[in-house]
Amino acid sequence: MDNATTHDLYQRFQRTQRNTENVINTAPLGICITDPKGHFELVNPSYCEFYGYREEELLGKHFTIVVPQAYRPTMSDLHDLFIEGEDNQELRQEWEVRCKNGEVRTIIAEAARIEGDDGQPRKVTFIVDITQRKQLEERLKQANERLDHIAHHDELTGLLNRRAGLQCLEQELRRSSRYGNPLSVAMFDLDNFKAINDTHGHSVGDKILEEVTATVNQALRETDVQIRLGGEEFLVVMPEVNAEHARLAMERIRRIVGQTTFTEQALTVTLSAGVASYVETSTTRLLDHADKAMYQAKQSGRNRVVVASPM
Ligand SMILES: Nc1nc2c(ncn2[C@@H]2O[C@H](COP(=O)(O)OP(=O)(O)OP(=O)(O)O)[C@@H](O)[C@H]2O)c(=O)[nH]1
Repeated sequence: MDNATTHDLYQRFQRTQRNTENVINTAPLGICITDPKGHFELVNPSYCEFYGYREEELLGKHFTIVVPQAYRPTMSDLHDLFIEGEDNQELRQEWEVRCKNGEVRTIIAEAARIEGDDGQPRKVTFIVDITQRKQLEERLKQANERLDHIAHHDELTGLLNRRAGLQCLEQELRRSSRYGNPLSVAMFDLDNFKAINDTHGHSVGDKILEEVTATVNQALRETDVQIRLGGEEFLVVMPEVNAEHARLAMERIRRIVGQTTFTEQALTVTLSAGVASYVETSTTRLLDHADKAMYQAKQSGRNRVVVASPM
């Protein structure tokens, strides 16, 4: 090879090397190369900027400097496995990382194994910051959960609303019918509630509804579900409970509510309830029976529990 050709080749090699360096230095994604032991051999400006370190603060350091403490042993093991493994590509994955200022951010990382000029493997990792996207996703998830909650719950009492409550009852009915288990419902309504509103105002009425339902919830079993059917009318679904036990439960609740004082004015309130137990898989019929029994409770003087006659 004459001198001119060698010079030409050398220039071409230098140009290629400059191009490669330029690409790495201007890449909008973070790039790092780690040696077989996990020490940084190269970090590009995007990588340094993202983590808030200067290049010289990273070179030679173990890569776990940017990994939250809790994940360091795992990440270190994964690095070793990749270096020693067969696969040349590491799957794209999401990770939490730690910047110099302690901020934890989320990245997507993808890696490849390359051979260094000493013949030893190296890991080259490409990272993209997805912190903002993650935060947006989290906010969207929370907003959806809030919307979902609003759609299924009554705002004042926090109980299941009519639609969600009846869906729940239907499910429980199907379960009872499949396994042949008993199921009871109790419909209850506060007595002379209009008078409370008229005397003390609607907002005191609201407060009573809130406090009464909280009292009822406390007195119920964990498996029972209290539903606001509308206004001052409520339903309690009692899975696996027969009519007699439902009556006893409702009697207990009626007594507790009657003996409790509500709001700052220490007001008292009573309730009338109708209990019905499941015989066939029709929510409408079950509710109809509970409603009739509740009406009887009102008719026979209020502040009492009436069990519907068997369907
Ligand atoms: N404060 C308040 N009042 C409500 C709410 N929903 C319904 N009400 C009131 O509850 C009262 C129900 O009145 P009525 O249906 O006449 O029944 P009642 O006065 O409780 O009489 P009985 O049920 O026959 O014992 C009405 O005054 C409604 O305005 C609510 O969300 N907040």
